[in-house]
Amino acid sequence: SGSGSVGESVNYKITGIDPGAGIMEATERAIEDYDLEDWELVSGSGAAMTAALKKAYDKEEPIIITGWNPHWMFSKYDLKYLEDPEGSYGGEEEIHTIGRLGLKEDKPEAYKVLQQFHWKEEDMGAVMVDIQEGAKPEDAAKKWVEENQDKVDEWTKGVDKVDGDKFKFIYVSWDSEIASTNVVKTVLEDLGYEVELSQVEAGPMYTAVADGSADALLAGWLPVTHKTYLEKFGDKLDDIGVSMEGVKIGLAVPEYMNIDSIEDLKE
Ligand SMILES: C[SH](C)CC(=O)O
Repeated sequence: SGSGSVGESVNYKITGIDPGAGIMEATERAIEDYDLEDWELVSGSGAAMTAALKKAYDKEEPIIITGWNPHWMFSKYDLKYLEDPEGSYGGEEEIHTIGRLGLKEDKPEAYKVLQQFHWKEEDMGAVMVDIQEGAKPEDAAKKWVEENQDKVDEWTKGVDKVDGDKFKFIYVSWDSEIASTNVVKTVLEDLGYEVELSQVEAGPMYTAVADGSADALLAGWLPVTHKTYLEKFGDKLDDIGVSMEGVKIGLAVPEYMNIDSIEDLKE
């Protein structure tokens, strides 16, 4: 590694998120695929990663993060994905809604909402930005639902109200899933459900839907990001449908860094 290399500038560290996240497995794969033997992937959390990003960005210091869209950081900071010629991060991903077996029979109204739940990056982005600017997740969700009743009506078309039936979502504190889970919670509450949110790590999230202790998760990043979880639990899960297309994961850096590809980390 040459003097003043990008590796030296970041102490050969990639700043990641929670260890169970699929993007972390993909980054370990990238470290292998690109022979980044000196490099270390630092795990933490989504919040810790964005705090480290702000600290570096405000001082125009180098930083390499595990990034994904939709995420508010791409509108707050001038970031770019590093090209991934080896395809360690896969290509275009979709976010799937995944329910426990039996959910369709037990809670048909909620199930139909989950089947019809579908929105775009800019919809989720609006909620994420409000939260990032200080709104409580449930308040940002309520505001979005009020301002987008036409979209919500698509999700609840043909769905009867219920009277206090319980529903349990389980999720990981990824900014994208904090947004989606609070929005659909609001919609189910407006239909009469009593909705509980349980925040856990990625492994326990899939385990809970597979063992039936949670009703659904809205965080199924596929086909690559959560491939391992679907291989492990697939036959115990009901893939209810896709809530968003055109999402992606990868390594991201501030525009002010003059590298363009993961291959440039080798220098
Ligand atoms: C929302 S993050 C890309 C999901 C993950 O990496 O498992």
